Amino acid sequence: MSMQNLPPPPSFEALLSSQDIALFLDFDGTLVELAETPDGIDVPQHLAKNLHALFDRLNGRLALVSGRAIVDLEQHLGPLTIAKAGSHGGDCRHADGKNIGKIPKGLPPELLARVAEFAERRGFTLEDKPHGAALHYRSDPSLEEEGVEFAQAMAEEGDLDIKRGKCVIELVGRGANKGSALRGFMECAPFAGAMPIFVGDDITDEDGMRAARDMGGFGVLVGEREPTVAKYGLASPAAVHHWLEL
Ligand SMILES: O=P(O)(O)OC[C@H]1O[C@H](O[C@H]2O[C@H](CO)[C@@H](O)[C@H](O)[C@H]2O)[C@H](O)[C@@H](O)[C@@H]1O
Repeated sequence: MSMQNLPPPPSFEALLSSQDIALFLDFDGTLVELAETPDGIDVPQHLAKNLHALFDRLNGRLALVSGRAIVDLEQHLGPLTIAKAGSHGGDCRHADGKNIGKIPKGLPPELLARVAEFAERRGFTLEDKPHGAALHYRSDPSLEEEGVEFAQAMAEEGDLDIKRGKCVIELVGRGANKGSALRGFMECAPFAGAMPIFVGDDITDEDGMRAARDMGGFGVLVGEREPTVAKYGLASPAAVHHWLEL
């Protein structure tokens, strides 16, 4: 179903007054507009302050769930005293910083060196992440096919997962996704018992939206993509900000 067919979510005020809500928010493409490069994003000045205010409004039932590493999120937002999952759900932390589950390892150095050599030789931009590596091709979308082929070979050899996103192919440790992150938080206070809502724009967010739906809540798709399991749609990060009064 395309975004045009998805109705907007009920007003946030109405949702809050009807039941306890647990809110899971993606970052790139959901809270901030996409940019040419990972560090080129324009983070609204009051976003961090407003997210912490939303955290208070939700009695702590707010988590950021991003493909970025937590250290990267904090470089853009400052210290985060809200719950957060980085590295596509591989690194989940409560608001006080305590980890849920194991902290994932990075890629083996020799494999990372081969990914870096491939990126340099073929014209990808390498993002060397604490728990993986991303091959960006926004500057040349024709690179997609050979990037996927290379990543598949590396994933097989290194027993890794591939995460796809907008103009990016990532290699990460096996097992985690945004759905497992949501489920992990929902087992713990203060999230347990609330209705989960996952808001995101990209293919990796579908795991989070599916988990929210399967636990009695729903997903909100930002922008357009299909297929989607989202129940509602919002046109852009600006519309997300408006909906959440950020
Ligand atoms: O799960 P998210 O919070 O949406 O993070 C997904 C990836 O976001 C970043 O890449 C994307 O955004 C960049 C900045 O707008 C853009 O240049 C790139 O093309 C997008 O793929 C980030 O760099 C990745 O590490 C995240 O996994």
